[in-house]
Amino acid sequence: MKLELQGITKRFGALTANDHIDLTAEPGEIHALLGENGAGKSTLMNVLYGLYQADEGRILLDDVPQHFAGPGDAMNAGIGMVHQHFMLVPVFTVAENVMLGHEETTFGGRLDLPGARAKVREISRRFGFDVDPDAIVEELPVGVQQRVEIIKALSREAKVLIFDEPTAVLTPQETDELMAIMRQLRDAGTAIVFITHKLREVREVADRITVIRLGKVVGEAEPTASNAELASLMVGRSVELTVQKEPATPGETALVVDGLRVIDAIGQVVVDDVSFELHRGEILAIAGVQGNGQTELTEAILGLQDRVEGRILLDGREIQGQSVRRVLDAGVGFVPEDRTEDGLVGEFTIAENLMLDRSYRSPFVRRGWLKLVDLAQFAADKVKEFDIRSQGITTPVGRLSGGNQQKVVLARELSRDLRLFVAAQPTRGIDVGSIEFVHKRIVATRDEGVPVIVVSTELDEVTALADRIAVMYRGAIVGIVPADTPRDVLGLMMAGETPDAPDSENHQKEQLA
Ligand SMILES: Nc1ncnc2c1ncn2[C@@H]1O[C@H](COP(=O)(O)OP(=O)(O)OP(=O)(O)O)[C@@H](O)[C@H]1O
Repeated sequence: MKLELQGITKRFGALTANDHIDLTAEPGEIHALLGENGAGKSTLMNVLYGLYQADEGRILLDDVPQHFAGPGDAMNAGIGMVHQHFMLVPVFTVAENVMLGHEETTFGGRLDLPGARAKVREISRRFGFDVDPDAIVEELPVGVQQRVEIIKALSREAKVLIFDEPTAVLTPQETDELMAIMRQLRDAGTAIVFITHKLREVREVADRITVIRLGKVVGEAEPTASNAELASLMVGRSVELTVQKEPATPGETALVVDGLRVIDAIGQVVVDDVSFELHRGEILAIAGVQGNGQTELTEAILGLQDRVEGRILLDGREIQGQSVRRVLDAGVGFVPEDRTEDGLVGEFTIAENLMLDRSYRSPFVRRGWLKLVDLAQFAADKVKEFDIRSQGITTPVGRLSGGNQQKVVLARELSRDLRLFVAAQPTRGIDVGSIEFVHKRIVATRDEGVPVIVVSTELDEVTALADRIAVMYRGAIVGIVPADTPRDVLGLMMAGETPDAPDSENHQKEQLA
């Protein structure tokens, strides 16, 4: 089915998020939509999916104008959306999730679960998905959960599929698998609109590329375009895609993590005997496939984990067992992996979010009164410095685009007196221009003598920023290696192999397990 958007305009108050946008996706085509943070990509897709009503313009499917009052209409017309945050019910099985909202009953009036199961199996077989209809969704890896979303869309005969930043939460291997799935869907005649910030992915699968900026289409590009060309078309200037940094000059030891173990709510050891030292003026990047204990490690440092054994010393003082408040007051800056859950309060304004971690020590509070003028000035400065696109500092953060929300977290955490900076997936969801800026800021923070831990599932980011790389696998550190370690070695380590001796203790432990 051919999709055509004609002159779509969507305004939020004084802001025109989409300004007469034209876009088509033919059957059997992957059309990539690129644009900087806040360019209007998600808004356009939400219009297409019936979540927002356009102020002007038309949506046509096979040349027939459509009107979608809600996602139900869009789905019935053959449009499917694969979200970044999955819309599945975690405790339901795959088949139950697939039938949810589209329940069919058998002749006797019962829910047709066998029918849903058969459908999952059939679609799974057709596309080689390998998804068990009876698996509980929350027990599946993220990449497989995403396939369930795709199956759900396909089970409703979707002919147009929208993928909105689908790889943001995937491992590199899951990303490769998704790319293969997208190609298969295309070859089967689906029209695909693909939104991503990762230029490599665009060049790998896109048949056509459209770039939008400030709500308007600014150009088309060929998939053969270089990363540099695509980047400059997106942000309107040339972008340094590699991080320029001098070799580190590490100072004294700042952080000591010694025999750290973290035990989760169901008694599993999720961080297993982790020890390392971090010096001032040094970036330790922690690489690993998502879910190998990195999140819990950073949370343990922050005081966000309850069952922690071992020791964590910052500048010689024990910080484990301390409250988060105390750890923050000790000068720890923290960028959490999940900005909406742990980094921001959506209903609060940009300015309020920028002072969230400052509480009673806040420079914006005097004798219990908030110094609004000072806060407003601070917020205005940060919005400018970090290029946070919004309608003003009193905009609720929940109304910002994903990338701009991430910049609010970064602006807040990088604007304090830091003795340690811990950043988990610092550039998730942000555009190439902003990645350049954030990477520079992280290196500058290091150069001021602050010890930095960066957790990233993106190997490009790890190798770009790291002075040393620690690789985590199943809760343990497999090895700490120099920054110039080849990617294939890092890849093996991420699968649990120790760098020099594959037959090491770790490997044997894994085999015994
Ligand atoms: N519900 C809303 N109310 C007010 N403004 C909104 C709303 N949703 C989006 N906006 C604004 O519209 C603009 C476009 O946002 P959109 O989310 O479409 O950007 P995007 O291109 O998807 O960005 P990103 O790459 O950061 O996800 C932004 O300035 C955003 O703040």
